Amino acid sequence: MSRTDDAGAVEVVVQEDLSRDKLASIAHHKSSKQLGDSPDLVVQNMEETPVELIPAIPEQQRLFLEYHDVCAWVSTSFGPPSLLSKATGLVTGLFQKGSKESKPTHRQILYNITGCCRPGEVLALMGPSGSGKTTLLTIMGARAQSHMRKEGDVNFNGQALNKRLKRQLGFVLQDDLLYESLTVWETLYYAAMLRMPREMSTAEKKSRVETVIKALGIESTRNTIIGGFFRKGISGGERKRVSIGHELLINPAVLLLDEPTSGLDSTTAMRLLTTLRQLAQGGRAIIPTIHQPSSRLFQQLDKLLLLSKGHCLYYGMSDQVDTWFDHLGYTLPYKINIADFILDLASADVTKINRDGEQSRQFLIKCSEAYMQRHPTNGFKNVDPDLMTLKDAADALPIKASAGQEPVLSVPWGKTQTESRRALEVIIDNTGRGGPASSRPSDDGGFMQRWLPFIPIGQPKGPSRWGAPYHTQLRILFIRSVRTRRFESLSTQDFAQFIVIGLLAGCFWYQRAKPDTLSAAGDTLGLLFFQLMFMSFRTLFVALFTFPNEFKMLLKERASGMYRLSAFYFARTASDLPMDFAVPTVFLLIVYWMTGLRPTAQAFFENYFTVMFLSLVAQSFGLLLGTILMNPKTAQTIAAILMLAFVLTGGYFVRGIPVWISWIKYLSFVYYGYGLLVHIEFSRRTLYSCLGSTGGVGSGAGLGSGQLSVSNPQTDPACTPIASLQTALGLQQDPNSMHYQAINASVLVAFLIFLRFCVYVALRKKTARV
Ligand SMILES: Nc1ncnc2c1ncn2[C@@H]1O[C@H](COP(=O)(O)OP(=O)(O)OP(=O)(O)O)[C@@H](O)[C@H]1O
Repeated sequence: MSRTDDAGAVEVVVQEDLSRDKLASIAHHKSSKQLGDSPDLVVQNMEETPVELIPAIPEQQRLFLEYHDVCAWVSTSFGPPSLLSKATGLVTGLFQKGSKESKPTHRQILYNITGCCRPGEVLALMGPSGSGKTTLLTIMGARAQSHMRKEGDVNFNGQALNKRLKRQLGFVLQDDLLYESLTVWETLYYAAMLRMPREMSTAEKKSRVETVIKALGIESTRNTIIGGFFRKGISGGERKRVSIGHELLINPAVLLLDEPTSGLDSTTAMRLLTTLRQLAQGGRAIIPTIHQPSSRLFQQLDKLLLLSKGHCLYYGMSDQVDTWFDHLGYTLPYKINIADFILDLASADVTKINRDGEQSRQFLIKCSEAYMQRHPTNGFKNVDPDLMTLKDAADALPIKASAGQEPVLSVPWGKTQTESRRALEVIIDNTGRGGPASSRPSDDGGFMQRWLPFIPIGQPKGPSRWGAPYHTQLRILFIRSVRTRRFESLSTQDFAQFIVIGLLAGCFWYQRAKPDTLSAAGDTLGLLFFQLMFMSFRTLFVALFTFPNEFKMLLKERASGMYRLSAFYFARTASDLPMDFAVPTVFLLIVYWMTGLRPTAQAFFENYFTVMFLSLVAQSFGLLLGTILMNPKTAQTIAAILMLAFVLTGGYFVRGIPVWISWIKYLSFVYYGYGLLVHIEFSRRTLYSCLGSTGGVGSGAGLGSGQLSVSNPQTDPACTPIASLQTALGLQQDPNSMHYQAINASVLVAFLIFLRFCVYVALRKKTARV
């Protein structure tokens, strides 16, 4: 009898009454394993996950993934290539000019990797750290870094990956990129609404979400937030499952997963891989990279591609890998896990009498690459005469001395296709077999012949490239964006910060803006400038982080064709509005009424909307800097310099700026904003200069220094009305001039539109490789 407990833990079940035959059939099932020599013990690895709830891929939509001669190079210099290094690279090819010994500018990290994955198969990419698994996977999924040099073909049913095919491809990244503040259900629901075909109703999409949640066994966490470093949420294994679920929503025909089992305990990893196995049985091609599988996990794989420093060390059926190495003279030692052994081989840690570890590795690479010339699609299935002949041929070739050497067959960038082949053909020729790949009969089991008629090549009309229509994308992204910030913007700290600063300002300027005296007006100018500065600075510096924080997510989602960039952009920036207006409103209300600014509804609303509008302009500056630099630290430094320049030229601190530099003020939104606020507060208002006040023409800071208590300056004989407000207050613009105000308002609107447009263009450029 077999059982699994509620938590789904592994349970060893004693099968007392079962015959050996029955046990053999249980053990045959890939999700169970007989324990050692005892026929009575069977580890029931998995509770049956109801993956079959997810519809199988219809035969016409299954995808056969092939990759041929995939090579990749990375720059040996730090970071992506500069324009200069690109230009130099063009001129000199691979080598820099000038140095005595030419220095390679690129390092090859993948060498002519060839193979395929059929629907229904699990092809694992294995290899030691740095062997090129992730690179190969990202090339298969068209997600490789843009500055990486690549060669070779990756085909899906014979077609290169296009945007439509991309929608049938699921890609699970190594670090699960999910919104930390969303719950599991929200995460999957928004993804479903954006990714699933528009022809499906919302109810159907919700039902798919439920199915995926059930299939992946994460029902108990459906209302738990994903969580992150600061806020605990679901566990690592559950996160991984949510990431896979995110991709399963679209029921992909090909699922690529980067290290899906890393960081998981062996039971959870096993359970996950069993789920993948079951998914493969539904007609999907599944390609995970796996670091260090346990022997049980290894048994779940159909095919294996073993990489060693970018070379193929083995490609073929996973259960034949020990046979392969055995025939090449590297027999699996007794009681050693096969996965550990082959990783040791790939890491050049296995020595033989006549070869050290590195020589062994090179020998095995030669054999594998020679064999692959003959069997590029299937790789190794079972022992054939070729293998022994190739082995003898490879044995006869000279092998470079020991460890630390450049890998054998390392061919500089641009020469692989010819020279690497030539090196291999030496072996092929020696065996008297082989020939160009194209002239060889296909060994894909006739798959292509069978399925090619169904492949939708050149079909005039198909489903839309985007799952959801534009307005739905906008709506869902808007709601999601608001939800993802629910812990940030409406947090108690934010409210507290605005309330405390508002109260402080209210106390400092308490009813100071009320009197119509010159000295009070001086203080009021300071208050208006403070109001403007506080709001603008805050929004600008917060905005620096907006796109850099979400950039990885944006790249990931755009790569899977979830939505249009413009939909994301509009929704994301619009979602800031309610948040950015709600909290500061409290601040403005407190400050306005405590300080005694002009007590009319019109003045209040004008002041309110001007400050808010200025915040939006400042925010646009922040968004632009953040998007262009994508590095909040650098952006902060530049923003501080810019803001300082804008503030100093804004018209409050420095009045007599030298002409040669005074043009900066025309770039400063602070200058126009300050002009508007002063107009709102002082236009058509008579101010009085009262005896005893030291206020007068001069700096804004000095205006309020001489305080004279005057109850009513209009009737007080010590007070005389001011003829020119502009002169008396030392303003750069006449607050009574409607002409200036029209210019201020128009320039600010133009600033906003222009900056927002620039942000969009910058964002598009940054995500252009998607
Ligand atoms: N952008 C890059 N710049 C420089 N080197 C790179 C870059 N990307 C990959 N590499 C190098 O390419 C090699 C293969 O990297 P890759 O990430 O594919 O290995 P991996 O097998 O997935 O390793 P791991 O299992 O540790 O994730 C490594 O030596 C790595 O340092």
